[in-house]
Amino acid sequence: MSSIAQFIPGKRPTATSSSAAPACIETDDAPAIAVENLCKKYRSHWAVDDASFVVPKGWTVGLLGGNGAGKTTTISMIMGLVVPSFGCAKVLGCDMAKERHEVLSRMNFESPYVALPGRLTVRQNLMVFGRLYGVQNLRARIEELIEDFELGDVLDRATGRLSAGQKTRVAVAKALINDPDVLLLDEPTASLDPDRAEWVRSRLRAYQQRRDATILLSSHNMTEVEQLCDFVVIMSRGRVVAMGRPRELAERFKCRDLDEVFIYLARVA
Ligand SMILES: Nc1ncnc2c1ncn2[C@@H]1O[C@H](COP(=O)(O)OP(=O)(O)OP(=O)(O)O)[C@@H](O)[C@H]1O
Repeated sequence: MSSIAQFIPGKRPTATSSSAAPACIETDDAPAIAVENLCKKYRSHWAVDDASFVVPKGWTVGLLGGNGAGKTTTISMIMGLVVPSFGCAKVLGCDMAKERHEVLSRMNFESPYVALPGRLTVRQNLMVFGRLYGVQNLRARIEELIEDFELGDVLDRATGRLSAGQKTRVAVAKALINDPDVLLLDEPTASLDPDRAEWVRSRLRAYQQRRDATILLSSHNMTEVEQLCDFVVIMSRGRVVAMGRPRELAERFKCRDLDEVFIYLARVA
């Protein structure tokens, strides 16, 4: 089984946080995200069971798997919202269960399971999150996002009253408000029509290229994954069952495309 680790050169420590005993150690060539033997147990059920993978800086990696495979739980632990039972998830060298405050300003996320405050208007939400992330020139940044995501029509409406697709667009705009180095996206186009989904993908691609950002995204849309992702990690029942570049995986499992790989692994893994 190939691993993303094979694409990563040796680590060279170059920068640390300012204290004498730094909490986070970020290295030049270290991955943006490192998931190490990550486990999450809910009662007697292992939602995530010894998952390990890395996401190199500047890569877009897809986290795939059937319903209940453990993708959202994994992303939630990488965000520092869920505490692992064992193992750890590191972002830019910081253990997210213990040191997430060190790195939160450099990352952001979009998840359908974390709703924006529904009573606030779209503009108010962008202002609140922009301030939370300490964004400089916030008004100008919000204007850029309004233009990029065509939010002018919904700007002064309560976020909770928007359609699912409109909420998704606002959530993706919010996820970019602080120009994050690391972006976590949980099914970012799930509620969008095909035209809007393609449109959001083009914006994510443009953002990734402009910032050389690192993106980890979960999706059930294999065409989307093939278009956006350099590499994919496939989970089943909490475990990582395959990793590779989309084309390599198709060849390895003698499938025509990632859709077929997904279906094959869902049945045998
Ligand atoms: N808070 C929780 N309490 C108990 N069980 C949970 C909790 N969150 C998730 N689970 C269970 O953990 C497993 C993994 O769930 P998770 O949401 O991570 O899967 P997923 O891959 O994101 O699925 P989907 O594609 O359907 O969104 C599932 O069996 C789910 O029922």
